Amino acid sequence: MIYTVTFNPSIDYIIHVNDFKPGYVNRAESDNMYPGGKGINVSRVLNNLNVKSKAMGFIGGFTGEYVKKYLEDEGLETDFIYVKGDTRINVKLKSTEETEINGSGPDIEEKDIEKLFEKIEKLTSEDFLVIAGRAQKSLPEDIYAQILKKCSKNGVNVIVDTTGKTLLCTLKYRPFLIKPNNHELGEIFNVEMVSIEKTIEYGKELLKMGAQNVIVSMAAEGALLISSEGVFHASAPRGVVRNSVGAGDSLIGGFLAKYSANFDLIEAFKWGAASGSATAFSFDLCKKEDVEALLDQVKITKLM
Ligand SMILES: Nc1ncnc2c1ncn2[C@@H]1O[C@H](COP(=O)(O)OP(=O)(O)O)[C@@H](O)[C@H]1O
Ligand SMILES: O=P(O)(O)OC[C@H]1O[C@](O)(COP(=O)(O)O)[C@@H](O)[C@@H]1O
Repeated sequence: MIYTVTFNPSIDYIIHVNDFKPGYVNRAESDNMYPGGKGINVSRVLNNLNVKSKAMGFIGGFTGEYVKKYLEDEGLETDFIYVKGDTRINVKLKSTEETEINGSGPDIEEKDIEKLFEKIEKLTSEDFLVIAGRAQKSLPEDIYAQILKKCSKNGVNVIVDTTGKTLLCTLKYRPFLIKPNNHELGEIFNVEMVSIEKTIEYGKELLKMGAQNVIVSMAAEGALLISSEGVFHASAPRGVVRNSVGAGDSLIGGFLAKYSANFDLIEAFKWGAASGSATAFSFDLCKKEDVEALLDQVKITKLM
């Protein structure tokens, strides 16, 4: 079974404004609300690809109820822990540029963390666990590492998608997959990812530090898979970008949908890349037919 954990879910409020002017009253051309948060997006993409998962994490208030109901109406299984305070609203402003303002989200108390740990301790080596997104500021930096430590005892395959020290702390527990984007990779090592060569060099560092597989996503430049099987590039199809929020989560969802079925790393990578692009070209997250339509346009090249 695949489980996703989102510490800080959201309602993603996506507003399209023609020619946005800061400091003025602007009128939206259109606006939409979707449940958000990285683990939740992974679960929604898996569901769109007809793969079951259970969405876990912390929700609160009327916004939390909205998220839960939306997911359940789509047919997803959820197992959230209720916390005090309201689930955050993240604003995604689409104009000539894409601007995002993500809320801070409710605090998580020690007793709530314990509830999550109890659930995670039941997982086994047959399970995949995706921990994705930024945990609330009040939580310790090693919060994901604490989960990885528990999972490593039971051989759970863990996918971590977060940034900075929170990510680095997990590496010694050998996560199955991590997926920084190229900017996040640069921030980790305090360097600019100016070329594919540099990206590979630093991606390989993360492998040395313990990750079993590293995917570095690079938006319209596609993605790199760095693993013990070699280094591979997935090209990105060209298309009209409608909303790239969740493209990275879709890459993970598409990857896991395939990998959990046949354990073929390269085919999974191809599905992941196609899913990322399919989401970038959609208003909401990708649907199965969108992904299938792009698959032939994703070329996988072995670089090393
Ligand atoms: N503009 C785009 N054109 C084509 N494919 C894209 C585009 N943006 C994202 N993708 C696809 O989605 C994947 C993840 O996107 P990316 O923006 O790198 O992730 P994140 O959302 O984590 O920053 C990319 O590796 C690529 O395959
Ligand atoms: O947990 P964070 O880092 O604040 O990010 C949350 C946001 O990331 C998203 O999951 C999108 O992530 P990506 O665009 O990186 O795939 C949104 O749905 C959500 O608003």
